[in-house]
Amino acid sequence: MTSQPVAPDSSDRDTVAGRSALALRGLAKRFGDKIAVNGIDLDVPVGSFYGLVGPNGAGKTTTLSMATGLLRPENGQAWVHGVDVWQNPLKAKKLMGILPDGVRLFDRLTGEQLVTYAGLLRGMDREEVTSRVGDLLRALDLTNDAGTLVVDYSAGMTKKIALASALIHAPRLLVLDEPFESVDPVSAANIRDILSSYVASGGTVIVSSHVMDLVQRMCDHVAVIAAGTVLAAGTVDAVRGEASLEDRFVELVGGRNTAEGLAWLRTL
Ligand SMILES: Nc1ncnc2c1ncn2[C@@H]1O[C@H](COP(=O)(O)OP(=O)(O)OP(=O)(O)O)[C@@H](O)[C@H]1O
Repeated sequence: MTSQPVAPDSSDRDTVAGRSALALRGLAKRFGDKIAVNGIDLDVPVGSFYGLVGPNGAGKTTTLSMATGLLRPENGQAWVHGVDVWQNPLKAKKLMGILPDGVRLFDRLTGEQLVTYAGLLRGMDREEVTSRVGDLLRALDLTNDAGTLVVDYSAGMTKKIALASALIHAPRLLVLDEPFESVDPVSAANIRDILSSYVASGGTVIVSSHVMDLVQRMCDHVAVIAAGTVLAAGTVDAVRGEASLEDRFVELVGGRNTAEGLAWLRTL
């Protein structure tokens, strides 16, 4: 590991971590010789719509997995609303709804059964679960497919049913890894509306995405991650300055390649 994460002192924990929906300090992870996440600090304010952007392999999924209790960090700490995710996982997980990347669902259940199961697992009573499942399936345009096995869902439908499962217990923090991937434009607009009103009513959303335009329009905060470190973080306006978020991203991350080496690909 090239940099040692700084352990947060108690005053930090009591102030920043307590005020943030998600606070990360010195989060780090290696896979063999590969440093995937290299000591990340991040503060996601309560009530923010926070975008996490970065090139392929930047460490976004690894960071979010460690932040949400899915992957044990090698170093560092994560707090959700002041609750230490790794010291107090049950309490922290109650506060979160998670849409992991490449999620493995119980896909031999129907969509309706899957979301119902998610609610019951969260300890909700069946009547409330049933009513919320109906609302969620309607909002995500899945009512007609409620009785279809999830294994027979398209990629976009699978994404939406996983999102419904993450929302059923009305978490305070939603962590969504690539929520719009494979989702059609109408469903994406519906999801954006759901997320925006969730944020307007006090919830916090963190989304990772490769679509800069979407992040610029939808999010109020953004962090740019590359090679396992945070290159810039803050309000979208502060990070992008006068430029578009996409231009700023390319400027920060670099790495634009010309197609000069691909002369053989030219057909004219
Ligand atoms: N289970 C694993 N075993 C080995 N290496 C891994 C593992 N998971 C991630 N990595 C490596 O860690 C680095 C960060 O991966 P990660 O999936 O976090 O990136 P990402 O920013 O989410 O990428 P993308 O935008 O392509 O989804 C990559 O170099 C990846 O190859």
